[in-house]
Amino acid sequence: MWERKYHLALERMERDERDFRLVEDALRKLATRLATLARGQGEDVDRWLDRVGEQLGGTVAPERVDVLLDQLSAIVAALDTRRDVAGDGVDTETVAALREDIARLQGLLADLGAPLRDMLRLVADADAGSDDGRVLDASVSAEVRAIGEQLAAATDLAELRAQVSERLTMIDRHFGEHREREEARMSAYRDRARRMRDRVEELEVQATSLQDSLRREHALALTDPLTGLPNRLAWERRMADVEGDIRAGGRACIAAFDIDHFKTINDTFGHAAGDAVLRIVGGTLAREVGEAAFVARYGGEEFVVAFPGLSTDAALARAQALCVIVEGLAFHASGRPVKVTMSGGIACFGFATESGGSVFDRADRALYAAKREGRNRCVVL
Ligand SMILES: Nc1nc2c(ncn2[C@@H]2O[C@H](COP(=O)(O)OP(=O)(O)OP(=O)(O)O)[C@@H](O)[C@H]2O)c(=O)[nH]1
Repeated sequence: MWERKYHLALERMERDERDFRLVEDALRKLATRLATLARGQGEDVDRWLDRVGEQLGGTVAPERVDVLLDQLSAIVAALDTRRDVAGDGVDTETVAALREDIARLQGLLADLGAPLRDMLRLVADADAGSDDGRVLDASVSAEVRAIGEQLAAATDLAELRAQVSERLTMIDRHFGEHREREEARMSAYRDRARRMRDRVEELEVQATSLQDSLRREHALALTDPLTGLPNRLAWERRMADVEGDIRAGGRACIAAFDIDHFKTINDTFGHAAGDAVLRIVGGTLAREVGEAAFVARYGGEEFVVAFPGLSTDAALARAQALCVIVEGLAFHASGRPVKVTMSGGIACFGFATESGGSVFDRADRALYAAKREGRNRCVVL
């Protein structure tokens, strides 16, 4: 919308410039003055005056203004000659004054040309979208109008030239001020863009740190703080994956381990010693099964291991080996050796749609069977 509006203003100003109606008026005044003085000074002069008169009778095309001024100069030159020959022509002073007026008018045309062109270029470059553009438009239009009025009313070309030059200086100042305001506006825009960019960067940093802390929170929510092993929630999530593998035709077994007589350890050596036992047993299980299986602290002194891809026999063998390793760990508390063993219950997925919970229940029952059977052993169900 602004562009269209500015385009219209530009077209209007171009029309103003092209018309040169005001220059045309000055030209007419000069021609009338010349006709008054020169008519009757010879047929050729009268013919030229008629021709100039005809051209000035209607609207004068801008490109004709120079030609007309040349014609007027030619008439003046002819009058001068006539005076020399006949001695009764127009007097020397009048001819000189006419010559001077023509020269001034030509000078005025030249003066007007360059600033008006510059003005139009600046108008085209000015920001059509701003209110400031509208203010500039109004100021320049007012100055151009004032030039017109002064040209129309002028009788003395020297004074007219001074006034036009003053107006052009005003127009130049309007553009200068407009340019300064535009620069200030652009600098304000740049500042704002920079502030926004800084803010976006700040938000990105905040978002990243928020993501990091969420990731940390998430990891914490799935980790047992005492042993650093995955907790029961993590186990249940892993079970969902294992169930998927089973439905896809895979196989897997679960082993549930429970430290034997753990209450006695706590009661005899203290809770801190019990914690140390939990940490060491948990770490040992994780290290021994490595990447091939998944270990979690299910709760209390109970650990669970998922053995993906193992047959029941292989899982039982792995579970028994783990019990032997734990039994072999050398624990000491208050300078005394502490015997630590664990029992295991093993159960394997029996069919494709069996749930992890159901297999875990069987493993748990097998664990209690192992406890009942004397502990420090593994039972399969
Ligand atoms: N130190 C410590 N003790 C815990 C923790 N969680 C549970 N316990 C203790 O573990 C003990 C478990 O005792 P019980 O369930 O009676 O089992 P147990 O003594 O291991 O006997 P069996 O399982 O039958 O061999 C309880 O005394 C709990 O207080 C823990 O995080 N740290």
